[in-house]
Amino acid sequence: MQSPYPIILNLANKNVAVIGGGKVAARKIQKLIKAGVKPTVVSPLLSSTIARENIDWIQDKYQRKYVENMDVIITCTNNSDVNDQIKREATHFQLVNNTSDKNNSDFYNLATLSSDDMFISVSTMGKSPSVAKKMKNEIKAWVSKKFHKEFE
Ligand SMILES: C[C@@]1(CC(=O)O)c2cc3[nH]c(cc4nc(cc5[nH]c(cc(n2)[C@H]1CCC(=O)O)[C@@](C)(CC(=O)O)[C@@H]5CCC(=O)O)C(CC(=O)O)=C4CCC(=O)O)c(CCC(=O)O)c3CC(=O)O
Ligand SMILES: NC(=O)C1=CN([C@@H]2O[C@H](COP(=O)(O)OP(=O)(O)OC[C@H]3O[C@@H](n4cnc5c(N)ncnc54)[C@H](O)[C@@H]3O)[C@@H](O)[C@H]2O)C=CC1
Repeated sequence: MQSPYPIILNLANKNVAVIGGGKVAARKIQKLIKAGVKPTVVSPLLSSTIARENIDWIQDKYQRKYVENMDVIITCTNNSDVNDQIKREATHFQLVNNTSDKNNSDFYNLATLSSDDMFISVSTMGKSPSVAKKMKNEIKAWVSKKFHKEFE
């Protein structure tokens, strides 16, 4: 069976684009900001939960020209045809996370617990994000108690 290659990515000096500005985008953007990234967000609308000062907002629908110099692209529109188009138009050198199609992504996001000296993550290989979240919370309770750890 093919298994994924596990890594921790340092994105601080990379160009990252998020396409779409809704609920899912807000969650991805929050994690990117914590990772030291100022993402470029391409979306006609932006959720009020997204801090404008921490992003570069291109208030428009996706067009290939907006993402040409991006290293990483996260597609979060509510139109799966557009998400597929973004993936299709990406070059071989761009890593794309298509959040609406687990079979058409270069990488997935993980359920995570982080502190200044520990990083724990759970993945269900794209199969069940809600199980990943639940498991993360159970691990959190156990590790917090056993190792007296505080997680964000
Ligand atoms: C494949 C993957 C791709 C990717 O995003 O990279 C993916 C895909 C999809 N998620 C869906 C649903 C939801 N996902 C969440 C939440 C999280 N999703 C995350 C990861 C991943 N989600 C990747 C694989 C993870 C793995 O391998 O286990 C987490 C872990 C990490 C993060 O996003 O930061 C984060 C929990 C963070 C935390 O709190 O710990 C919630 C909300 C909730 O549970 O609170 C809902 C319910 C929404 C609702 O119903 O309201 C749907 C169905 C869409 C639909 O049909 O509507 C798809 C599409 C599909 O399955 O194809
Ligand atoms: N991976 C994950 O964790 C999850 C993924 N999903 C997937 O993510 C998609 C988005 O979900 P939500 O954020 O809840 O939707 P939403 O409706 O809150 O937001 C959609 C956003 O996409 C923007 N948009 C629409 N067309 C666009 C275009 N052509 N170019 C740029 N931006 C465009 C809209 O302006 C809006 O900001 C869902 O369709 C679903 O497939 C849903 C739940 C969880």
